[in-house]
Amino acid sequence: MGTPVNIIVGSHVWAEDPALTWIDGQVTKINGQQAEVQRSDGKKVVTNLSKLYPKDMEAPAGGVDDMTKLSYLHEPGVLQNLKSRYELNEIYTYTGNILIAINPFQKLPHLYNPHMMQQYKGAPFGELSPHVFAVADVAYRAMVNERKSNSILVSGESGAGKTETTKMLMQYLAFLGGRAATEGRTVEQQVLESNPVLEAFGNAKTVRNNNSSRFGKFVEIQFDKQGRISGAAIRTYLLERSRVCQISDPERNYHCFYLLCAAPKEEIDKYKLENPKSFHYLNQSKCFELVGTSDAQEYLATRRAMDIVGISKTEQEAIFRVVAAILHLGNIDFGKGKEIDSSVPKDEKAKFHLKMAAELLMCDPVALEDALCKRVMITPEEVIKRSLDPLSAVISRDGLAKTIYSRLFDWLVNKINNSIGQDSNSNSLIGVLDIYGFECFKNNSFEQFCINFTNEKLQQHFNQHVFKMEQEEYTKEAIDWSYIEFVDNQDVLDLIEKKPGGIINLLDEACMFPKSTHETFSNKLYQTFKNNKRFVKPKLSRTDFTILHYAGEACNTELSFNAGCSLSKQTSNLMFNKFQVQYQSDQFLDKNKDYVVPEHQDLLGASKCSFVAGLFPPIPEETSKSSKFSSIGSRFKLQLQQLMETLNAMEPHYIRCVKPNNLLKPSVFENANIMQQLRCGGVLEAIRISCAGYPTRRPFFEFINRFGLLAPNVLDGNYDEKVACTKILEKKGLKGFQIGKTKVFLRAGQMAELDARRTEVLTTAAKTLQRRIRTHTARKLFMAVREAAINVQSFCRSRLACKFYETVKRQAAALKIQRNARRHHARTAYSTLRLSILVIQTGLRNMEACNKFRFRRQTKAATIIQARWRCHKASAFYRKLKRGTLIAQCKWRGRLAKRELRKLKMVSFSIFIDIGHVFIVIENL
Ligand SMILES: Nc1ncnc2c1ncn2[C@@H]1O[C@H](COP(=O)(O)OP(=O)(O)OP(=O)(O)O)[C@@H](O)[C@H]1O
Repeated sequence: MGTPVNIIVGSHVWAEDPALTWIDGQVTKINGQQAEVQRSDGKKVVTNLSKLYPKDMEAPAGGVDDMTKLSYLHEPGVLQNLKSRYELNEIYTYTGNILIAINPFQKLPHLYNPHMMQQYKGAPFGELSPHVFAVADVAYRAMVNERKSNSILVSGESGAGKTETTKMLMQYLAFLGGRAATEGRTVEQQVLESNPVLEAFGNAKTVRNNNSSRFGKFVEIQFDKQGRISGAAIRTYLLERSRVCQISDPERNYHCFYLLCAAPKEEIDKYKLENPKSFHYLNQSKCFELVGTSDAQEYLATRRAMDIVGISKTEQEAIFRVVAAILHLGNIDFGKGKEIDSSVPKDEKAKFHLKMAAELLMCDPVALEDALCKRVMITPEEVIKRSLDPLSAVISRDGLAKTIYSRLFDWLVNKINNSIGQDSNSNSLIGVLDIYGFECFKNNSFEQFCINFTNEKLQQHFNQHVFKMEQEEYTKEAIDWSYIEFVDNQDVLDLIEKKPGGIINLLDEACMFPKSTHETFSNKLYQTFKNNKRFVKPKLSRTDFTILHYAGEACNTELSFNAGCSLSKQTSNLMFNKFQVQYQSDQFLDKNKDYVVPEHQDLLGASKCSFVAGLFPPIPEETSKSSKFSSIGSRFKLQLQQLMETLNAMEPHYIRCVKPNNLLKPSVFENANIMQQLRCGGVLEAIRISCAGYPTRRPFFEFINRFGLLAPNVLDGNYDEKVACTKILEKKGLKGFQIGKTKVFLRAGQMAELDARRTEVLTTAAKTLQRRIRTHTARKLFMAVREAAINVQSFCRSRLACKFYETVKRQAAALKIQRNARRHHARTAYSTLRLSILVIQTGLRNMEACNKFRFRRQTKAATIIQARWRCHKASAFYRKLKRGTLIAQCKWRGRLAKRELRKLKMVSFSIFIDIGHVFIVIENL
């Protein structure tokens, strides 16, 4: 938290660098107050210790989403954090309740799709990544829950992304508070579609932004009791009138001129238009087209948006007719007339454009020429017509063009407001302010003066909210708190707007004096403010003046807070750089005069076109007669006062848009440029205050109402509210809070902690309730279902029993039938079988008997045969035996004989053997 830290040899530090603003390095040597630092780019530098800042080596690589979480809260830490996040396309970062939005200069559709909107809807602030939707959601919830109007103030320099951010805010609010479409278009649709219409007529390409809003805008969205959008009002501030007639290269005039020149052919023919290059109001710059945008398509889109916001076709036709007339008006050149110091349209071309302008404005061309080239002077004696020289005629022509355009723009705003409609019953509003940031160019005129005045006002509002209100509140509540010194810009505001004696007042006085010139006005300023610390007369100029705007002086006091946070003098010094703007006063008087030349008023008031005549309504008698001088400056001052009153009655939320580079390119992070924007936007100071103070406070009653449920027993006793609050906080173990006279003051994060616990208790209670109710309902349902089930079951069972009985009865009957049938069948079969068996038996027995009979006969025959055979065999055997015996006897006798014979030689023996053989053969036979 920016506490003075001992830097020793080896410490990692941030050192100043002219190009990079800050560069990291390591201390290598310390000699008294001088430290030698080895920078990360390889260079070695010697610097004063007081110019070094400690580097948090443990900081997350991707940065932290809330700067108040940084361990070391100082410029380089903040810058590094933003840079690390930007490199990861994390363009949003919180600093307490303030949202810093760095322009990505590239489309990041994933950040804004409907899914994202759904995620942020109702999500507690800080739970999700920082986002513009989160801020809108907080504002919306606060409005719905507390019935208090809220405002979202979007600021930043030109091109920082204010308008885009505002559009996202409006889209998200339309998402939250949208209603079903009736009659074709809804209020939120009309609110959203008012943007392209206003952008076409109020935006232009400048060197700093291709789509720069040249007016301030405060959109007040009204909600009904249900939180639905019920109406809206758009207030615009200070349209840059001079752009209509004067542009510098490479800027463009208002988009609508180029859109009309790219319209379909029939319209171009109708309005006798040509290429933008042929119109004086457009060709002062060589830039006619916007890269990546088609004017023809934009023209059609604008016409569509006009339809949606409720501008009729006839009105649209009249609007573009007037735009075309302005272009023709710009081409009327003047030459010298016949009389001295008189002027006439220079040539045929000029006459053609004069005729066209008159035709389109539906007025008399001669009257138009007169209104441009002559002035009527009313003297007590007579009415004199004075001619204007060519130069004055050109000024008159440009004056007319500017007046017509600014009236047209005011008409559009009014029309949109009327068409969207106002909800007079609505007490809940969300205001979104998109207004130009501080401007400082090479040449700064009345417009820059007014713009910077607005920013001073807004800065004061911011200061009041963040600083003054803190202190006042702490004092009022007798909180133990040391005073913070902060840069109050009341002195700059006094210099500009104080009455009498402020610059605006002196300018009005100068405008009222016919003989005043910018020199006399400047001299008056020098005299009046010679001792003013905020006013400087530049040495080399006799008419310029310089104002030291907010952040022009450093806060030189040691700042310390009892809440445990202290800032060193060096830190606070660094927070405020000089922001001085040198103004050229030469056109201040002309630009401040809020008056329409009567000739112009009469001419266009008498137009045959009701639309044009409506832009120039007759001036009420009293006003024209009254000598009360009206100036742009005072009117703007009044408008700002009203805006501040509105804002003061609302709960503010801040979005600081930052432009990362002047090249309008993605991924380029210019350190010095960004640091300057953070300083001027008071972001660093707000971080300091937010961390040090008590960002959350609640009246006792409200606190008890909200958190009483965290300690219900505390409320049972007879404590007064203050004691009850203390007891609740002590019971929850919170430290560092303070109890004021009527309010509880909580440190950053404590409210979230209490809310988390409250949510816990409520969730538990809700769960118990839900459980009980669910049990009761479920039981009731169960009983009913059970009874019904029993009834159904008994019915079913009786039906089943009946059916079963029926079946059983049928089965029994079937069985009986089957039995009888089977018996019958069996009986019949048995009888048949028995009969058959008897037959078969009889047959068989018969057969057997027959067989037996036959067998006996066969046996007898066989016996006879056998007997005969055996007789035969025995007789054969007997015969054989008898013969064998005879043979054996013969053989024996032969052998004997043989032996006898052998002795008688061999012949008789062989005869004997042969005889034996013959016997054997015979025997075998
Ligand atoms: N969130 C974003 N996402 C993508 N592009 C963006 C975003 N914000 C801004 N831009 C780009 O930056 C350009 C300038 O933004 P924008 O017109 O909102 O700036 P501004 O602060 O309103 O400027 P001025 O004060 O001049 O009107 C836009 O045209 C768009 O291209």
